[in-house]
Amino acid sequence: MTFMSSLKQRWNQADSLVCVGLDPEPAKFPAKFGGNADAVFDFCRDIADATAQYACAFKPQIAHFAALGAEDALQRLIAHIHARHPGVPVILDSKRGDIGSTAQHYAAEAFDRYAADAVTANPYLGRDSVQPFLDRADRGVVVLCRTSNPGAGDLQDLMIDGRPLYQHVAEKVAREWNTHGNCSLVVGATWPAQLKEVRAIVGDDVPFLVPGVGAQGGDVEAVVTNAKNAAGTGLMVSSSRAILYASKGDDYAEAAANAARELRDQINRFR
Ligand SMILES: O=c1ccn([C@@H]2O[C@H](COP(=O)(O)O)[C@@H](O)[C@H]2O)c(=O)[nH]1
Repeated sequence: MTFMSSLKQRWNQADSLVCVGLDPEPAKFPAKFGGNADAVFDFCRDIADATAQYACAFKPQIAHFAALGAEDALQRLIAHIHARHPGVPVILDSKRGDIGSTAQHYAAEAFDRYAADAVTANPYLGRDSVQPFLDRADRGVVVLCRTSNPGAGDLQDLMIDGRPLYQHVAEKVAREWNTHGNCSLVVGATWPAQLKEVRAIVGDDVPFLVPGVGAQGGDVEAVVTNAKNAAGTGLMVSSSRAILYASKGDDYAEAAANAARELRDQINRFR
């Protein structure tokens, strides 16, 4: 099954637009993980198992693993999700982009080494830098468009031919790069007006990965009303810290499940 068909099936079967972010930070883990050499894997596995029923996707962020030398834990975590929660796609958030010959290795890293269903990609180097990802028609390519961070507008809002750069990215991805129908866009929850503009540009068939609710303070109602498609789907609303670290006690997994369920229900009120 392709990334897009898994995602659509998951939106409907789980009735959820929640993407659970997996960003391990051992200093925030519950005390019971102290002294556990495999804490990164064990913690993320527990969170994935507790939240899977409320998730349309999982999104591990690669730097959180690589900085700890825990690439092996990331590989095993994705394998665990595929085995225990088949049908829930995994988006590797690595924001890759480089000259084509190197980008091929980034595509192999995401799709062959880690077996991710989709990857985030940086469009700054142009189409040839993203082509090795686009060519994997069964996998998703989630292109940065209007990111959630405070400095997003420094470059993404620069006006070119009368329109901000992020609108050119949206247009190019939807009209030119999406030949296999495997493209999505990152548009931050912290920018509701831009979410609406980008949806108007790309239409209903390009899903958005929307980070920025929870710890970054994005407004769920504004996200959903501005960015949903005609079917009331089209979104992967991503939350990491607010789910992962909902409790530092022994009830961490239950608290994460409650946070994911509450986010799902909040989103569904506005669909
Ligand atoms: O524009 C972007 C693109 C990616 N991210 C990533 O999403 C999560 C957000 O974590 P929270 O704890 O829910 O704030 C994190 O992995 C970022 O690297 C983003 O925030 N904004």
